[in-house]
Formats: sequence, C-alpha cells, structure tokens
Amino acid sequence: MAAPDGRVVCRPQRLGQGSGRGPKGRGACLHPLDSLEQKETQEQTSGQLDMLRKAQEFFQTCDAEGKGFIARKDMQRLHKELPLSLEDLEDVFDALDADGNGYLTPEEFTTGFSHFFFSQNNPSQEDAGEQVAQRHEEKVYQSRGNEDLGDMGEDEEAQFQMLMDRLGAQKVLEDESDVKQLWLQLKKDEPHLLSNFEDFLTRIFSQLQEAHEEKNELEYALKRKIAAYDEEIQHLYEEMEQQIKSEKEQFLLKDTERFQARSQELEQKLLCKEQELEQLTQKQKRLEGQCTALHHDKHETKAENTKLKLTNQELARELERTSWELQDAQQQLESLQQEACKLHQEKEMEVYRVTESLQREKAGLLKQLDFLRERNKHLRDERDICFQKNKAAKANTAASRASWKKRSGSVIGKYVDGRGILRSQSEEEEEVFSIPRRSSLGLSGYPLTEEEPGTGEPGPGGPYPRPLRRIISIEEDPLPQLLDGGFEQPLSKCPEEEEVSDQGVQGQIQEAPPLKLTPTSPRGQPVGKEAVCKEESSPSAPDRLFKIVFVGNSAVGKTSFLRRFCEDRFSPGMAATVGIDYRVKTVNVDDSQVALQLWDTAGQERYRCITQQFFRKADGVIVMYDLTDKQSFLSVRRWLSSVEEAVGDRVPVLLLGNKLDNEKEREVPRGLGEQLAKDNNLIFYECSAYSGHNTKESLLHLARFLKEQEDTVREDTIQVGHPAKKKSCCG
Ligand SMILES: Nc1nc2c(ncn2[C@@H]2O[C@H](COP(=O)(O)OP(=O)(O)OP(=O)(O)O)[C@@H](O)[C@H]2O)c(=O)[nH]1
Ligand SMILES: [Ca+2]
Ligand SMILES: [Mg+2]
Repeated sequence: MAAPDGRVVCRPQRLGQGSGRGPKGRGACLHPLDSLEQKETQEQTSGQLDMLRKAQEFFQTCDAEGKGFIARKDMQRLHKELPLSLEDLEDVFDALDADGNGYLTPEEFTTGFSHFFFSQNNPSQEDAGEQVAQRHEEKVYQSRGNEDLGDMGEDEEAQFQMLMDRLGAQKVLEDESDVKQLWLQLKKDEPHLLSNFEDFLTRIFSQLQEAHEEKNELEYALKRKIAAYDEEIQHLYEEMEQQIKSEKEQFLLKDTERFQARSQELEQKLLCKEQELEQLTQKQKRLEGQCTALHHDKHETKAENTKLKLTNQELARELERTSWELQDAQQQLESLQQEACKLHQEKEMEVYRVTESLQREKAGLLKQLDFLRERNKHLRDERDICFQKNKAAKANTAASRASWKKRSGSVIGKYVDGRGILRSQSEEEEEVFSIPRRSSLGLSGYPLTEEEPGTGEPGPGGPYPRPLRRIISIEEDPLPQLLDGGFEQPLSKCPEEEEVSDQGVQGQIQEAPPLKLTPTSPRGQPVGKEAVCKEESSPSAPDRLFKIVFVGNSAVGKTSFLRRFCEDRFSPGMAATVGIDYRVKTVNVDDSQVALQLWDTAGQERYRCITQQFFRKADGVIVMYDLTDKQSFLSVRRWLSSVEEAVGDRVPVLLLGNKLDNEKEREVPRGLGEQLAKDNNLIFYECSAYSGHNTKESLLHLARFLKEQEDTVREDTIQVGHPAKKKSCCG
C-alpha cells in the first residue's frame, strides 16, 4: 500500500490568466505530468526562442529612437502601420505594462508578448476582448506578411510557426507538416480562405485543448481519487495498525499478566520444591549420619561378635564338661533318690505300723480307763459314805475335797501330780468339771491313767504311778522313736511340763497293772498284736500318710465325729477332750491306700496354746462348728485366722457344720456356711456324727484333695529336678 508521497498535486494554471502574472507563473508551478509533456516543452522552448526573437524585432520597431523602452506615444505611432485603432493600441499597451508605470521595458514587452501568444492557445478561456486583440494582431501580421514578405519562404515559415504557437498546436499536434502544407497551399492558392482556415484551426485546436484539459482534469480527479483512496487506505491502514497495536498491547498485557501469574505460581512451586529439597537434604544428612553411626556400630558389633563367638566356644566346651559332670551328678542323685525313696517308704510304713499299734493300745487302755472309771465311781461312792460318816471331822474335809478334785481333773499335760505342785491349776480344773459333760480323756492317744485318790492307797511296789502327762507333738513325729525304743522313751514333752515328763511310757503303763484292773484290760496281751490283727484286715499297706488336725469350739462334736469315722459308732454324752488326742485311719482313695493321722484337739479355750503348735506340721485342717450353736459358727473365723497365722494358706481346710440331724434346733443356715467357705476357699460339708451323714464323704474329699495336691507337687519336683525321666519317688 502506498503511503502518500506528499506530492503536491496542483492543478495546472491556465496560461495567460491575469495579464500581470507574466510567464514566470508557468515555471513556478510544477506540472504533475511533466514527464509526459517534456517533448511538448522542448517544442515550446524552441517556439519561445523564435517568439523572443520576433518580440525583440517588434520592440526595436516600436523603439525607433533606441531609448531602451517603449512609451505610450511610441505605441500610438504604430497606428499608421498597424490595422489597429488608437484605443486598441492603448489596450495593448496597458496589457503589456504589467507594473503600470507607463513604460514598457524590453522584459515587460517580451513577457507580455509571449504571454499574449500563449494565451491564444486557450481561446476558450480567454475573454472575447483578448481574442479580438489577438485576431487583430494576426491579421496585422498576415497582412504585413502578405505585403512585406511576399514569397519569402522564411517568413511564411515564421508566420506559420507563430500561428501554430498562437493556436497552441504544438501541444496537440505531433506532426504539423500536413497542416503546414495545407496552410501554405491555401495561402498560395486561396489566400481569402486562409483566415477561415485559421479560424477553423483555432476552433479545432481550442477543442483539442479543451479535450486535453478535460483529460487533464479527469486525470487530476483520478489522481485525487487515487490520493483520496490512498489516504483512505492509509487511514484504514493506520486505523488497522492502531487496532492491531492496541490488540497487541492488550494481548501483551494479558500475556504479561498471565505470564506474571504463571511465573509467580512457578516461583512458589520452586520455593516449595526448594524447601522440600532442603528437607530432603537434611534428611539425607541425618541418614548419612545414622549410616555412619551404624557402620561404626557394625564394626564394633563385628568385633564384639568375634569376641562373643570365642567366648561362646569356650562356654560350649565348658558346658560340655559341665554336662558330663552333671550327668555324673544326676546318676549319683538318682541313686540317692532311689535310696531316699526306699528309706522314706520304709519309714512311712514303720510310722503307720507304730501308729496302728499305738491306736490299738490306746483302745485297750481306754477300755481299762472305762473300767477304772467304773471302779472310781464305785470307790467314790464308798468314799462318799465314808465322807458322810466323818463329816464332823473338819480337818479331813479340806484334804478330801482336794483329792476329789484331783481325780476328777484328769487332764494330762497341764496338771501335775495331785500333791499340789501346781496348785493354781486346780481352779481351772474346777471349771472343766463345772461343765455338764465329764472331762476324762487323756492326751496323746494314751489313756489318762488317773490315780485313784479315792482309794487312798498306793499301788503295789511303791508310790502310785503318776498320771501320764505327756503330749505327743505332731512336729516331732515321735512315732518311729516309739517304735524303736518301745514305750520306754518319752513321746514328747509338753513345753510347759518338761520337768515332769521324763518318765517312760512303758514304765507307766507297766505300772498300770498294779492298779488292779479287771481282766478286761488289754494290758495282759501285747497291744500291738490286736492292732496287727486289725491291720491284716486292711487290703494293703498305705501308700502315704497325711496329718490332719481337727479344731473347733468345745462340744461341736469333733470327738464324736472321729469316733463315727473310725469306729462307725456314736456315743452320746462324750467327755470333753483334754489336751490332744489322735486316731489313725486308712482309707482307699482312687486305688491307693491313704493313712490319715487325725489329731483331735480340745476345743476349750485353755488348750489353745497346745492346739496352735499342732498346726505347723499339718497336711490339712478341719474346722468344725455346731450348726445348732451360732456362737460356734462365729468362732470359725478365729479358728481360720489362727490356722493361717501358723501355716499361711498352704494347707487345705475342710469346714464342717455338725449335728445336721438336729435340724429343728438349727441356728446357722446352710447358706452362711457355704458363703464363708466360698470366701475363704474352703471345702464345705454339713454332717452329723450322730447319723454318720457326710462323715466319710467329707474326709474322703479332703484326702483326695491332699493326694492330688501331693501328686502335683511330686510331679513338679520330678520335672524340675529331673526333666528327662518321670519317676515316682517320695518327695
Ligand atoms: N445330736 C447330736 N449330738 C452330737 C453330735 N455330735 C456330738 N454330739 C454331742 O455333742 C456333745 C459334745 O461332743 P464331743 O464330741 O465331745 O465334742 P467335742 O467337740 O469333742 O468337745 P471338746 O472335746 O470339748 O472339744 C456330746 O454330748 C455329743 O453327744 C451329733 O452329730 N448330733
Ligand atoms: Ca512599464
Ligand atoms: Mg472332744
């Protein structure tokens, strides 16, 4: 698209417009079609030169005096020579005097002359006056030419040229030779037609000129249109450029914004990534540190490992050696254990045998005792008669009373001889006998051989034997001793009576016969024999022995219960137990024989210190209460705590509520007993020594429990001591 070139497109000025402008106006304005008219211009130039020459000749003609300028007067002198009126000449002068100073300089004259001629080229534009003047001039020249030059070719040529110039034919005609010939012909043949021809030519040329000008105008308009179009295009272009620019700017703005946002986003991301990277770097560093530490540790561990391996090898060797030693030791131990087991079994059997024989003896002695009691009663009766007889004798009364007390207070183990060594005890005895029940049984399974103070006479062979005052301690396990040493050795000593208990049982018992017991006494026969006989009825020897201690308030029925269990009979009106007693009974528990050594304690308060000592070696304890006596049940807790005090909770306890047969007098509901048992982890039964209900069941339960407990302990012991083998041995 072509930008406007800035050329000033100017309309070509009409030549001769305004008489005062002169020929310089032509040069002042650049014709846009210069290039097109160069040729024409060249032709004009040559024409102008001719014209200048002619103008100078005409000037000299007018300036006849040669003063260098033409005045109005000079011009009027031509009136005679030119076919022009004075007025016409005046007009010509005025037209030529451009500055109006009344003189025509050669320049003014020449310029005006040429202008005059050029203006003849645009006759259509000239006003009529000028045209008229021109015609006059032509005619002047023609006539002058016709008259002066005649047949002069050169003149004709100039005339023709002048004509042509005047008509402006150079601009229109390319080749004017035809016109020239025609003009010459016409001039020669028909001179009167020449003016017509010239008019014709004038008209033709003027039309041509008009057409030319029209063409120029059209060209100009076209150019203007093109220019306008160009301008419009330029404008559009500019607008478009502007629009593009603004669009571009907008786009750029948007793009920049987007770019900025994006870059911000990216920056943030980058920041995040950088932070992450930093964290990772730190982590890596940390890990590296750890790695190094681990590496270091590894080395250390390796060294340690090697050391440990060496130690291990050493230890393995040592272990081997030790295991050999251990094996030896185990073999030795095994043989020792076997030996020990054998010994233990033997010992147990001996114990059992002795216990049984002692029991037998005790039964015999009891019989003797019964007999002696009967005797005693009888003697007392006699004595009473005697006493009544001698009632008056006061001095005798005190002595007699003391003697009676001593007889009836047949407690062994606490009460020494009747000579008042322990006088203070007699009051206690009084208490004992103040209760409705008789207190008669001695201690230690031996019948209490009471002195018969009532008889008042000592047995044969010296003073009466003292009553047996020994307590067999469950802890000392005196039975084997008894077996070894017969009855010569003391069973044990009552802690409180050491000083009085060093006489042999045998001796005392042997001293019994002098009491003149009836033949019913088993004394005459060996005590053990009867026991052996009974023993024989037992299917086999017992496998084990358990010591069970019986406790509970007085009169709850402990002794009655044991009698029911051992002899399967019930004796009403049983005497209160004094000190301690025991029985042995073998029972069958799950195909094995279990001997139960049952220790019957005295429930009365005063014997508690003795009872307490028997707990320590007990395998099991039976606490009994009388379900018709609330107080006896309330005492159970006290009994339990004294058991626990002595042995902790390692021994099983059987709680028995006795006298179930006497339901109508029941004071302790069954639930209470059950609850108590449950709270203290006890075995519980309600039973009756009278009817025999639950006597066997309850004791068997306890025996089974003890056996199982022992089995478990034994197994554990075997496993711990000898994991390889399992062997039954006496733990
Ligand atoms: N109805 C009835 N009476 C019984 C029963 N058991 C014992 N008795 C009686 O209760 C009284 C006391 O009996 P013992 O066996 O001597 O009482 P204990 O517990 O041995 O008394 P201590 O030896 O003093 O501790 C006696 O009169 C017995 O006859 C029983 O099951 N039913
Ligand atoms: Ca002048
Ligand atoms: Mg009793």
